[in-house]
Amino acid sequence: MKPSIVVYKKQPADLQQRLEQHFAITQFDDITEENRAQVLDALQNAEGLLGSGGRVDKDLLDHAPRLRAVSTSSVGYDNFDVAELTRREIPLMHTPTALTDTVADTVMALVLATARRVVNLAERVKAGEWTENVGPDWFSIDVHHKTMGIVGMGRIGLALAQRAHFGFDMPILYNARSQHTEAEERFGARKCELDELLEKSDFVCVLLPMTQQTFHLIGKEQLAKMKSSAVLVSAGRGPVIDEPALIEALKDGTIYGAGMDVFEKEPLPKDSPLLSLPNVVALPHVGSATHQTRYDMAACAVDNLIAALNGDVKQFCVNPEVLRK
Ligand SMILES: NC(=O)C1=CN([C@@H]2O[C@H](COP(=O)(O)OP(=O)(O)OC[C@H]3O[C@@H](n4cnc5c(N)ncnc54)[C@H](OP(=O)(O)O)[C@@H]3O)[C@@H](O)[C@H]2O)C=CC1
Ligand SMILES: O=CC(=O)O
Repeated sequence: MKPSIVVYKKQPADLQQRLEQHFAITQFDDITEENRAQVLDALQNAEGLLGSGGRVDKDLLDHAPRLRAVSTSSVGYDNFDVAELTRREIPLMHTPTALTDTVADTVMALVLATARRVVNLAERVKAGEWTENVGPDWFSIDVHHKTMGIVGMGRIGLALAQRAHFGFDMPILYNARSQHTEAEERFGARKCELDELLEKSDFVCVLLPMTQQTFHLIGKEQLAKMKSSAVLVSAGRGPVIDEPALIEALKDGTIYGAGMDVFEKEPLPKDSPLLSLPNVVALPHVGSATHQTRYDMAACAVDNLIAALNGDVKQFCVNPEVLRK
């Protein structure tokens, strides 16, 4: 008999077929408050769980006594209770390499769009405001040769450093827990304390995972250290930035602007003050959302689940200590 799995994300047709060759599938589009009872019911029998986005907590795991592997179609895993999975000796698999370049492209797009006011100016053109040669009211700030500050020099940080160095000839400062020699040797990046990075960077790109240590790492005090001409780009996880503090900093000119792909609450509420600020470019958490990359992530997640349920994990395990037991 094929092992039973619960899938809570719609799969491309060929990947769905691949899953069906290996498993008996109970399919959901997501895990929501509305369907949680049905998901919990399906989990009673499930040996595998595949999806992304929904919260996988202790209560959910308590309803999955036969679960042997979990696979997420994302690199971030802050919505999973990793400690609880590890205690139960369940490997959690993720998709770290498939999306790196696409997310770095998105971050660079936010840098350019915010600095050069691409969205704001395009909206003014569409509104019929371009009636004569433009003056300073339409001007923006340069990106090339300015200092790029990267908070979180992981896979995406490194890919951003590559773009900033070769594409825009930018000096690069970075902050991370460890030293990243590849970024230093290939892209001339220099490691520094967060305060120095905030004070000296023209663009502060925050690419951190959401953890207890990173929650609200960038708040009022940190924003006050930034140049008034600087741009903050947030593309790691929303709660890393204290959003009310950022809104104040954007309103009172503490910083020039913000490019954001992630928010404290997603989807961003319609009444968020961020939506009415002309110096904000807001994207709907689409860092990795190209057709190709989302397919590659889904394929990686399917491969990961098959490998994990076959006891054949070679890479991409968040809690590899469970494999050694
Ligand atoms: N907007 C989007 O659509 C997407 C967002 N993401 C988010 O981006 C995050 C980063 O992805 P990725 O680059 O692949 O991850 P990595 O794990 O490769 O990089 C994370 C980086 O964060 C650093 N870091 C972690 N905690 C701290 C801390 N307390 N202080 C300073 N630095 C810290 C790490 O430092 P060190 O190297 O020293 O360990 C590392 O450099 C993901 O966790 C996810 O949340 C990812 C994909 C898409
Ligand atoms: O936010 C997206 C991810 O893959 O993590």
